[in-house]
Amino acid sequence: MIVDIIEKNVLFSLTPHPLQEKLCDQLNLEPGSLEVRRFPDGESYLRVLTSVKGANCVILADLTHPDTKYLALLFLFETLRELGARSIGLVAPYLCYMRQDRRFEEGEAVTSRVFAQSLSLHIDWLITVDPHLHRYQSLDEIYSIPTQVVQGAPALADWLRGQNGLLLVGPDAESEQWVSSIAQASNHPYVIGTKQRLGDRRVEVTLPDISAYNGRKAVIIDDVISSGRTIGECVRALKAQGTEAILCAAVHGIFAEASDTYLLGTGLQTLVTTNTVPHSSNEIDVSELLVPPVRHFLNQVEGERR
Ligand SMILES: O=P(O)(O)OC[C@H]1O[C@@H](O)[C@H](O)[C@@H]1O
Repeated sequence: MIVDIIEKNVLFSLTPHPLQEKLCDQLNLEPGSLEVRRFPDGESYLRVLTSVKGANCVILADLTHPDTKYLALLFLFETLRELGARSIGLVAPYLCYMRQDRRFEEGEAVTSRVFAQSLSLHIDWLITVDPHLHRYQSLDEIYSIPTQVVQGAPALADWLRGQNGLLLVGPDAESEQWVSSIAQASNHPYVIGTKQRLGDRRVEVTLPDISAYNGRKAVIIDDVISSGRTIGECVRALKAQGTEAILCAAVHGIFAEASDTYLLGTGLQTLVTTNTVPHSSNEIDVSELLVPPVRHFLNQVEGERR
Protein backbone atom coordinates (compact mmCIF):
# COMPACT_ATOMS: atom_id res chain seq x y z
CA MET A 1 0.00 0.00 0.00
CA ILE A 2 1.33 3.47 -0.88
CA VAL A 3 0.56 6.10 1.72
CA ASP A 4 0.81 9.75 0.70
CA ILE A 5 2.79 11.90 3.07
CA ILE A 6 0.82 15.07 3.57
CA GLU A 7 2.87 17.93 4.92
CA LYS A 8 0.91 20.05 7.30
CA ASN A 9 2.54 22.98 9.07
CA VAL A 10 0.44 24.94 11.51
CA LEU A 11 1.23 28.12 13.43
CA PHE A 12 -0.38 28.78 16.81
CA SER A 13 -0.17 31.84 19.01
CA LEU A 14 -1.81 32.18 22.41
CA THR A 15 -2.10 35.95 22.06
CA PRO A 16 -2.27 38.23 19.00
CA HIS A 17 1.18 39.00 17.63
CA PRO A 18 2.27 41.29 14.76
CA LEU A 19 4.42 38.48 13.32
CA GLN A 20 1.63 35.90 13.21
CA GLU A 21 0.11 36.71 9.82
CA LYS A 22 3.44 37.63 8.25
CA LEU A 23 5.00 34.28 9.18
CA CYS A 24 1.93 32.34 8.01
CA ASP A 25 2.02 34.17 4.66
CA GLN A 26 5.76 33.96 4.09
CA LEU A 27 6.09 30.33 5.18
CA ASN A 28 2.75 29.09 3.90
CA LEU A 29 1.70 27.95 7.39
CA GLU A 30 -1.90 27.23 8.30
CA PRO A 31 -3.08 29.56 11.09
CA GLY A 32 -4.03 27.33 14.02
CA SER A 33 -7.12 28.00 16.04
CA LEU A 34 -7.28 27.85 19.85
CA GLU A 35 -9.80 28.57 22.54
CA VAL A 36 -8.03 30.10 25.51
CA ARG A 37 -9.64 31.58 28.58
CA ARG A 38 -9.34 31.77 32.32
CA PHE A 39 -11.60 30.15 34.87
CA PRO A 40 -12.82 32.45 37.66
CA ASP A 41 -10.11 31.05 39.96
CA GLY A 42 -7.39 32.15 37.53
CA GLU A 43 -6.59 28.72 36.10
CA SER A 44 -6.19 28.42 32.30
CA TYR A 45 -8.59 26.66 29.92
CA LEU A 46 -7.14 25.67 26.57
CA ARG A 47 -8.64 23.83 23.61
CA VAL A 48 -6.93 23.13 20.29
CA LEU A 49 -9.51 23.57 17.51
CA THR A 50 -7.28 22.73 14.51
CA SER A 51 -6.46 19.14 13.68
CA VAL A 52 -2.74 18.58 14.28
CA LYS A 53 -2.35 14.83 13.76
CA GLY A 54 0.95 14.38 11.93
CA ALA A 55 1.45 18.16 11.67
CA ASN A 56 4.52 20.22 12.37
CA CYS A 57 3.43 22.87 14.84
CA VAL A 58 5.13 26.23 15.17
CA ILE A 59 4.22 28.18 18.29
CA LEU A 60 4.77 31.93 18.16
CA ALA A 61 4.96 33.27 21.70
CA ASP A 62 5.28 36.68 23.24
CA LEU A 63 7.34 35.81 26.31
CA THR A 64 7.24 39.19 27.98
CA HIS A 65 5.69 38.89 31.48
CA PRO A 66 6.35 35.14 31.22
CA ASP A 67 5.11 34.14 34.65
CA THR A 68 1.53 34.87 33.55
CA LYS A 69 1.88 32.94 30.26
CA TYR A 70 4.18 30.00 30.75
CA LEU A 71 1.71 27.47 32.15
CA ALA A 72 -0.73 28.02 29.28
CA LEU A 73 2.17 27.47 26.88
CA LEU A 74 3.05 24.17 28.56
CA PHE A 75 -0.59 23.11 28.29
CA LEU A 76 -0.44 23.93 24.58
CA PHE A 77 2.82 22.02 23.94
CA GLU A 78 1.65 18.91 25.77
CA THR A 79 -1.85 18.96 24.27
CA LEU A 80 -0.43 19.22 20.75
CA ARG A 81 1.76 16.19 21.49
CA GLU A 82 -1.18 14.23 22.86
CA LEU A 83 -3.19 15.11 19.73
CA GLY A 84 -0.48 13.61 17.52
CA ALA A 85 1.63 16.62 16.42
CA ARG A 86 4.73 15.43 14.64
CA SER A 87 6.99 18.22 15.85
CA ILE A 88 6.68 21.31 18.02
CA GLY A 89 8.93 24.31 17.57
CA LEU A 90 8.86 27.61 19.39
CA VAL A 91 9.46 31.03 17.85
CA ALA A 92 9.97 33.30 20.84
CA PRO A 93 11.01 36.59 19.19
CA TYR A 94 11.82 37.89 22.67
CA LEU A 95 13.35 35.21 24.89
CA CYS A 96 12.63 35.86 28.54
CA TYR A 97 14.68 34.91 31.57
CA MET A 98 18.05 35.59 29.99
CA ARG A 99 19.30 38.37 32.24
CA GLN A 100 19.76 36.48 35.53
CA ASP A 101 22.60 34.45 34.09
CA ARG A 102 24.53 33.87 37.28
CA ARG A 103 24.18 33.85 41.05
CA PHE A 104 25.15 37.43 41.82
CA GLU A 105 24.25 37.03 45.53
CA GLU A 106 24.43 33.83 47.52
CA GLY A 107 21.19 31.83 47.30
CA GLU A 108 19.79 33.50 44.17
CA ALA A 109 18.03 31.37 41.55
CA VAL A 110 19.85 31.30 38.22
CA THR A 111 16.51 31.66 36.45
CA SER A 112 17.93 31.65 32.91
CA ARG A 113 19.17 28.09 33.35
CA VAL A 114 16.11 26.74 35.16
CA PHE A 115 13.77 28.27 32.56
CA ALA A 116 15.85 26.90 29.67
CA GLN A 117 15.91 23.41 31.18
CA SER A 118 12.14 23.46 31.64
CA LEU A 119 11.38 24.75 28.12
CA SER A 120 13.78 22.22 26.56
CA LEU A 121 11.64 19.37 27.94
CA HIS A 122 8.61 20.37 25.88
CA ILE A 123 9.74 21.56 22.44
CA ASP A 124 11.88 20.26 19.57
CA TRP A 125 13.53 23.50 18.52
CA LEU A 126 13.69 27.17 19.44
CA ILE A 127 14.24 30.33 17.42
CA THR A 128 14.69 33.75 18.97
CA VAL A 129 15.93 37.24 18.13
CA ASP A 130 18.90 38.75 19.97
CA PRO A 131 18.64 36.87 23.25
CA HIS A 132 20.41 38.71 26.04
CA LEU A 133 23.67 36.75 25.81
CA HIS A 134 25.90 38.48 28.28
CA ARG A 135 27.87 35.96 30.27
CA TYR A 136 26.69 32.98 28.16
CA GLN A 137 28.39 32.69 24.79
CA SER A 138 25.51 30.77 23.25
CA LEU A 139 22.05 29.39 24.05
CA ASP A 140 23.55 25.89 23.85
CA GLU A 141 25.03 26.47 27.28
CA ILE A 142 21.55 26.31 28.83
CA TYR A 143 19.17 24.85 26.18
CA SER A 144 19.42 21.14 25.35
CA ILE A 145 17.40 21.39 22.09
CA PRO A 146 18.52 22.81 18.72
CA THR A 147 18.31 26.60 18.74
CA GLN A 148 18.83 29.34 16.19
CA VAL A 149 19.46 32.99 16.98
CA VAL A 150 18.39 35.71 14.59
CA GLN A 151 20.26 39.02 14.79
CA GLY A 152 18.04 42.11 14.89
CA ALA A 153 20.99 44.35 13.96
CA PRO A 154 20.49 44.13 10.16
CA ALA A 155 16.88 45.30 10.51
CA LEU A 156 17.94 48.24 12.71
CA ALA A 157 20.77 49.08 10.30
CA ASP A 158 18.28 49.13 7.38
CA TRP A 159 16.12 51.60 9.29
CA LEU A 160 19.14 53.84 9.95
CA ARG A 161 20.74 53.51 6.54
CA GLY A 162 19.31 56.38 4.43
CA GLN A 163 19.40 58.87 7.37
CA ASN A 164 22.17 61.48 7.56
CA GLY A 165 24.05 63.22 10.37
CA LEU A 166 23.59 60.57 13.05
CA LEU A 167 25.71 59.53 16.01
CA LEU A 168 24.84 56.07 17.38
CA VAL A 169 25.03 55.73 21.14
CA GLY A 170 25.33 52.48 23.07
CA PRO A 171 24.53 52.88 26.78
CA ASP A 172 26.96 50.28 28.08
CA ALA A 173 29.70 47.80 27.24
CA GLU A 174 27.11 45.04 26.62
CA SER A 175 25.55 47.08 23.82
CA GLU A 176 28.79 47.44 21.89
CA GLN A 177 28.21 44.11 20.08
CA TRP A 178 24.98 45.46 18.50
CA VAL A 179 25.95 49.11 18.13
CA SER A 180 29.28 48.44 16.40
CA SER A 181 27.75 46.09 13.81
CA ILE A 182 24.83 48.47 13.16
CA ALA A 183 27.24 51.41 12.85
CA GLN A 184 29.34 49.51 10.35
CA ALA A 185 26.34 48.40 8.30
CA SER A 186 24.63 51.81 8.29
CA ASN A 187 27.82 53.87 8.01
CA HIS A 188 27.40 56.10 11.09
CA PRO A 189 29.92 56.84 13.87
CA TYR A 190 29.21 55.49 17.35
CA VAL A 191 30.18 55.95 21.00
CA ILE A 192 29.68 53.62 23.96
CA GLY A 193 28.84 54.70 27.49
CA THR A 194 29.46 53.14 30.87
CA LYS A 195 26.55 51.93 32.97
CA GLN A 196 26.30 51.09 36.59
CA ARG A 197 23.17 49.29 37.73
CA LEU A 198 22.19 50.33 41.23
CA GLY A 199 18.85 48.49 41.38
CA ASP A 200 16.00 47.12 39.22
CA ARG A 201 14.90 50.64 38.35
CA ARG A 202 18.10 52.59 39.05
CA VAL A 203 21.04 52.94 36.70
CA GLU A 204 23.72 55.53 36.08
CA VAL A 205 25.05 56.10 32.56
CA THR A 206 28.18 58.08 31.76
CA LEU A 207 28.99 58.97 28.15
CA PRO A 208 32.35 59.89 26.65
CA ASP A 209 32.90 63.46 25.41
CA ILE A 210 30.87 63.75 22.17
CA SER A 211 31.76 67.37 21.28
CA ALA A 212 33.48 66.12 18.09
CA TYR A 213 29.99 65.09 16.89
CA ASN A 214 28.26 68.42 17.56
CA GLY A 215 25.23 68.97 15.36
CA ARG A 216 24.49 65.27 14.85
CA LYS A 217 21.28 63.62 15.98
CA ALA A 218 21.94 61.00 18.64
CA VAL A 219 20.32 57.58 18.20
CA ILE A 220 20.47 55.42 21.32
CA ILE A 221 20.61 51.73 20.38
CA ASP A 222 19.85 48.91 22.78
CA ASP A 223 18.70 45.30 22.71
CA VAL A 224 15.90 45.60 25.26
CA ILE A 225 13.96 48.35 27.01
CA SER A 226 12.37 47.20 30.25
CA SER A 227 12.07 49.82 32.99
CA GLY A 228 13.40 52.35 30.45
CA ARG A 229 15.87 53.69 32.98
CA THR A 230 18.93 52.82 30.86
CA ILE A 231 17.58 54.80 27.91
CA GLY A 232 16.28 57.58 30.19
CA GLU A 233 19.73 57.97 31.77
CA CYS A 234 21.30 58.04 28.33
CA VAL A 235 18.95 60.84 27.28
CA ARG A 236 19.91 62.76 30.43
CA ALA A 237 23.64 62.28 29.73
CA LEU A 238 23.23 63.39 26.09
CA LYS A 239 21.29 66.48 27.11
CA ALA A 240 23.99 67.34 29.65
CA GLN A 241 26.37 67.57 26.69
CA GLY A 242 24.00 69.84 24.76
CA THR A 243 22.41 67.26 22.42
CA GLU A 244 18.72 67.98 21.94
CA ALA A 245 17.82 65.79 18.94
CA ILE A 246 17.68 62.33 20.48
CA LEU A 247 16.10 59.18 19.02
CA CYS A 248 16.05 55.62 20.30
CA ALA A 249 15.91 52.36 18.36
CA ALA A 250 15.72 49.08 20.24
CA VAL A 251 15.12 45.47 19.33
CA HIS A 252 12.76 44.44 22.13
CA GLY A 253 10.44 47.05 23.65
CA ILE A 254 9.03 45.45 26.78
CA PHE A 255 8.19 48.83 28.33
CA ALA A 256 7.54 47.47 31.82
CA GLU A 257 5.39 49.59 34.10
CA ALA A 258 4.42 51.96 31.23
CA SER A 259 8.02 53.05 30.75
CA ASP A 260 7.15 54.12 27.18
CA THR A 261 5.22 57.06 28.67
CA TYR A 262 8.12 57.84 31.01
CA LEU A 263 10.57 57.77 28.08
CA LEU A 264 8.57 60.10 25.88
CA GLY A 265 8.50 62.49 28.87
CA THR A 266 12.32 62.57 28.94
CA GLY A 267 12.40 64.50 25.66
CA LEU A 268 13.12 61.58 23.31
CA GLN A 269 11.95 62.69 19.87
CA THR A 270 11.42 59.25 18.35
CA LEU A 271 11.20 55.79 19.83
CA VAL A 272 11.15 52.80 17.48
CA THR A 273 11.31 49.08 18.13
CA THR A 274 11.17 45.91 16.08
CA ASN A 275 7.97 43.84 16.08
CA THR A 276 9.42 41.12 18.33
CA VAL A 277 7.19 42.44 21.14
CA PRO A 278 3.79 43.90 20.20
CA HIS A 279 3.80 47.70 20.76
CA SER A 280 2.77 50.88 18.96
CA SER A 281 6.48 51.70 18.41
CA ASN A 282 6.94 48.58 16.19
CA GLU A 283 8.27 50.26 13.07
CA ILE A 284 10.87 47.68 12.13
CA ASP A 285 9.72 44.33 10.82
CA VAL A 286 11.87 41.25 11.51
CA SER A 287 9.60 38.65 9.87
CA GLU A 288 11.89 38.17 6.87
CA LEU A 289 14.78 37.39 9.21
CA LEU A 290 12.76 34.67 10.94
CA VAL A 291 11.66 32.87 7.78
CA PRO A 292 14.94 31.05 6.92
CA PRO A 293 15.47 29.47 10.37
CA VAL A 294 11.82 28.34 10.63
CA ARG A 295 12.07 26.87 7.13
CA HIS A 296 15.31 25.18 8.14
CA PHE A 297 13.73 23.39 11.10
CA LEU A 298 10.57 22.43 9.17
CA ASN A 299 12.65 21.04 6.30
CA GLN A 300 14.75 19.11 8.77
CA VAL A 301 11.70 17.42 10.28
CA GLU A 302 10.29 16.62 6.84
CA GLY A 303 13.70 15.29 5.75
CA GLU A 304 13.67 12.90 8.71
CA ARG A 305 10.19 11.66 7.74
CA ARG A 306 11.17 10.74 4.14
O1 LIG B 1 17.11 49.80 32.05
P1 LIG B 1 16.05 48.82 31.68
O2 LIG B 1 15.18 49.34 30.56
O3 LIG B 1 15.26 48.36 32.86
O4 LIG B 1 16.75 47.50 31.19
C1 LIG B 1 17.30 47.33 29.92
C2 LIG B 1 18.79 47.37 29.95
O5 LIG B 1 19.31 46.37 30.81
C3 LIG B 1 20.24 45.55 30.10
O6 LIG B 1 20.26 44.26 30.60
C4 LIG B 1 19.81 45.67 28.66
O7 LIG B 1 20.84 45.35 27.75
C5 LIG B 1 19.40 47.11 28.59
O8 LIG B 1 20.55 47.93 28.44
